[in-house]
Amino acid sequence: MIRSRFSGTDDLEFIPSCVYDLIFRCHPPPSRQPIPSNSVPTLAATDSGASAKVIDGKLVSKQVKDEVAEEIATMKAATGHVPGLAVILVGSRKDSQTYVRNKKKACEAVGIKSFEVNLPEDATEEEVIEHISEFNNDSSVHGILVQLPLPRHMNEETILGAVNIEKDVDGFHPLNIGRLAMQRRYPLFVPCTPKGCMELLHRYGVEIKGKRAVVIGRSNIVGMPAALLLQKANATVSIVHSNTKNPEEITRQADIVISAVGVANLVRGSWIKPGATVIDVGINPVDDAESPRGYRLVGDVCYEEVSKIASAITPVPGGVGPMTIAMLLSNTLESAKRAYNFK
Ligand SMILES: Nc1nc(=O)c2c([nH]1)NC[C@@H]1CN(c3ccc(C(=O)N[C@@H](CCC(=O)O)C(=O)O)cc3)C=[N+]21
Repeated sequence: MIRSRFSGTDDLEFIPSCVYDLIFRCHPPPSRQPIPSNSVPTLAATDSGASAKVIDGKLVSKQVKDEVAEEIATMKAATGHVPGLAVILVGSRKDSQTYVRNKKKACEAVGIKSFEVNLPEDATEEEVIEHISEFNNDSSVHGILVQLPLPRHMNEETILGAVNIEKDVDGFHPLNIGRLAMQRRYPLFVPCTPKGCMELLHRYGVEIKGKRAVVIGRSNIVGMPAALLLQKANATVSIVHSNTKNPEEITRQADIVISAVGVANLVRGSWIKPGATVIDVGINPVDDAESPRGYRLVGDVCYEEVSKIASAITPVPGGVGPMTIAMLLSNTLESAKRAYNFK
């Protein structure tokens, strides 16, 4: 049933995605099939007394990647084309290089052709935009990703705004972000990390409609779009940020918490309502002499405490991180499907 456009509610679930596509040329809402229960591992109580179910991003990302690979094979057989993703990296940050390498590997694994441009730290904005324009005009490229953060001397908005919105698989173009914020509209692409969070909630059958959600952090790439997506899915959403007076008290009211601030162990057990679902986007390196890299990654959430109180929680690593890459592949496939009019 299609709701009246004047009903005042914005319930994407009531509008079939194909109808949305027709009316708004938009990306369909994330798939909603729950994970078959036999493939969702439940965490047995451990010595530490943990009781929350682990939301396994690695497992779900593998499922998404398998689905993407299968669709790409079908598309290739039918059209002779495969999706292409171009990544532009400026500078030589170690973490950025690792992310870009991982994206390339993930592309290869599912059958996406990858293109890569590496520019020196002192490259100019014009040079970056020149490469973007080339990819904008290249019909074998369906997605363009400019790795963030950019060097300080560059204007992020100018550069992200140069990407053709039809190839904006990161969902960072101001027009895509604007559409995300509008009632009864949907962007061409939803940013990968918040989309990955929603996909985890959907596939684990976490009810969102009518629930209270708190997003910790208000960045353009995670916090803000995550809050908009939760609101679109009919949650009542609060955003907690660095100027919030009583973050703990507000967060404790939430049925769903998404934390994306980049502060290790910020969210303590006392912040969480018993039974809440907790999605931890933080990826914070902490020194660890015993780890081969000299550091290990921890989230924003104090896992040891919160896993005793929440009903479900994402681990770090192995939670949202792998989902970000899976959603990038999925967005790139969607873009190629649109380009070749392949349903
Ligand atoms: N234009 C742009 N788009 C992005 O999507 C983008 C970006 N810039 N800049 C940096 C952030 C960060 N990001 C991650 C992707 C995967 C993992 C990931 O797979 N993490 C693994 C761990 C990886 C490890 O062990 O080092 C995990 O959490 O299990 C993490 C972080 C994408 N980002």
